Amino acid sequence: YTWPSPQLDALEAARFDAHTGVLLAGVQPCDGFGGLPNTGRSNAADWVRTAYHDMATHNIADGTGGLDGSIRFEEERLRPENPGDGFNNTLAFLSATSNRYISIADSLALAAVIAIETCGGPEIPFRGNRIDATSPNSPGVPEPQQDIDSHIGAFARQGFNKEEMIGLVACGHTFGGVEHQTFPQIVPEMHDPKNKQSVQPFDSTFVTFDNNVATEYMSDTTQNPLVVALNDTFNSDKRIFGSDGNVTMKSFADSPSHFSSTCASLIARMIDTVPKGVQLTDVLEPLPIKPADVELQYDASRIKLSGNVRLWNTPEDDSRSVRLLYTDHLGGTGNLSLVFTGTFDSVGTKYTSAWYAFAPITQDNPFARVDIDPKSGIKSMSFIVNGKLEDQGGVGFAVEDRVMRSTSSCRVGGNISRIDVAVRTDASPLRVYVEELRFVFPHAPTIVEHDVPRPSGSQDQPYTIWSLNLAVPVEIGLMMYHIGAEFAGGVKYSTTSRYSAWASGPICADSQ
Ligand code: HEM
Repeated sequence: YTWPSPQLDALEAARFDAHTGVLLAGVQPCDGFGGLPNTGRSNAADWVRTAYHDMATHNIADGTGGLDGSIRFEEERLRPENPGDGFNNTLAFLSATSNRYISIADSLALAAVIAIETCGGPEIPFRGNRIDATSPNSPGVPEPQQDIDSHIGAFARQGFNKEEMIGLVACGHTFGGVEHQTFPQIVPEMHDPKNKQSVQPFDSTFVTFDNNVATEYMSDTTQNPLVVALNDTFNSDKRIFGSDGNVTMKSFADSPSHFSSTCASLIARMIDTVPKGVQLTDVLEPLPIKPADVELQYDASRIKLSGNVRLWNTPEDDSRSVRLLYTDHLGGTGNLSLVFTGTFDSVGTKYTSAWYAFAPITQDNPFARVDIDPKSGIKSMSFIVNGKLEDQGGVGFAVEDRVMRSTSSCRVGGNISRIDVAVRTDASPLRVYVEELRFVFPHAPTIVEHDVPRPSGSQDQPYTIWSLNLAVPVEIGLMMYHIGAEFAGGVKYSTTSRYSAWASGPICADSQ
């Protein structure tokens, strides 16, 4: 795809620049769980299980249910088929990952992908644009005490045949285990200070993706509580794994790479099982050269540009030169040398990317911004890496400078904030508005628009300031917003940058 595309840019970043979000930190290390050591639990296992339970309501016949974040509704989450607190734990991460471009359902799919990829598993194709359900789905998650026919039936309803059922269960049950508190009938209390929540793991490497779930099962050394439970009623893995005469499990035990590639495609199908009518994006591929965090701010009659660029799958190299070239509205150009800021690993540690900032942070330039003359503005960027022009095949990287936040925005007094928007005078928008983000856990944020009144008076400057006073909710103390504008022909634009206004703190210099 061509940059900028706000939703794809955000999904691509969440997936390939996972170091910028909360998901990667949640599975580093892979036995991480709420910052507490020795629980026996892991976020990675919770996320993979939550993704399956959310998807497992799917009905292939009528297209209802699927991976749509419906597990966030208490009515669904508290059903007997969804026991345990792992879903709540997962939702805390999802709500911190979701934004106006990324649904809770996309965050859940991504959480499973990042957990598996970071903890030893294969690369999983990831698509975006899942839509969050607005109400709970019908029940349909399999439970361990059910018989094999009902499991085969449940997976068939979800769109998976018997072999695929065996595969999906084995791929999931390479992580985590069964917890005493949730299933006291299956797992006793262990009184083990290294396993405080008494979790009996499915295999000996329960925070790592590997085929031990199969090798230990085939060699009869398994401690999988759903295979060796004293009460055979609960041995669902035993019935499932054996349901084709162990053919599938043997193939997994014989070949780690077969297990890994089978899981990559089954997990991809699992997370792509969505309600009818949802149109997923193509599989996201990393952009080779990607601008990030690009932001324009209007500051005392100047435009300040900041941002970064990522060179995908590129190691650190002190001798590399990266330059930014930009064009303005009057046919002029500018260019500057970018500053190396670091490398980050992605997709486990399969890829490394090198990052460069548009401007160095110095005492004189603490926010690392580059000055742009408002008369000529900025239209498009390209990059020159070791002399080679990178401009998306000639189209460049377009920059929108018609509407931006002005740094004169400030708190007027009390909880009233003044939001100043700099609008390029010749752009003549039909409407300018503040897009207030409202967060209600555990849902994705919603947007409430507040029109910014058109200023009266002379408009002879390249930019005109439009202002709106808004009440910041005192209970939260903070309002987050984007700025939107509508132009002729129904064209809409929103800043990808998200801003904050506070209900307390310093107030506007001119209202003191
Ligand atoms: C017939 C199908 C299945 C049954 C009956 C089943 C049953 C169970 C049970 C009883 C637990 C223990 C939960 C707890 O103690 O909190 C569990 C955990 C888990 N399941 Fe399944 N499961 C099934 C399929 C799957 C599938 C298809 C996946 C994913 C692809 C999956 C992923 C997990 C994971 C990762 C855990 C560990 C959770 C943790 O340790 O926090 N399960 N499963």
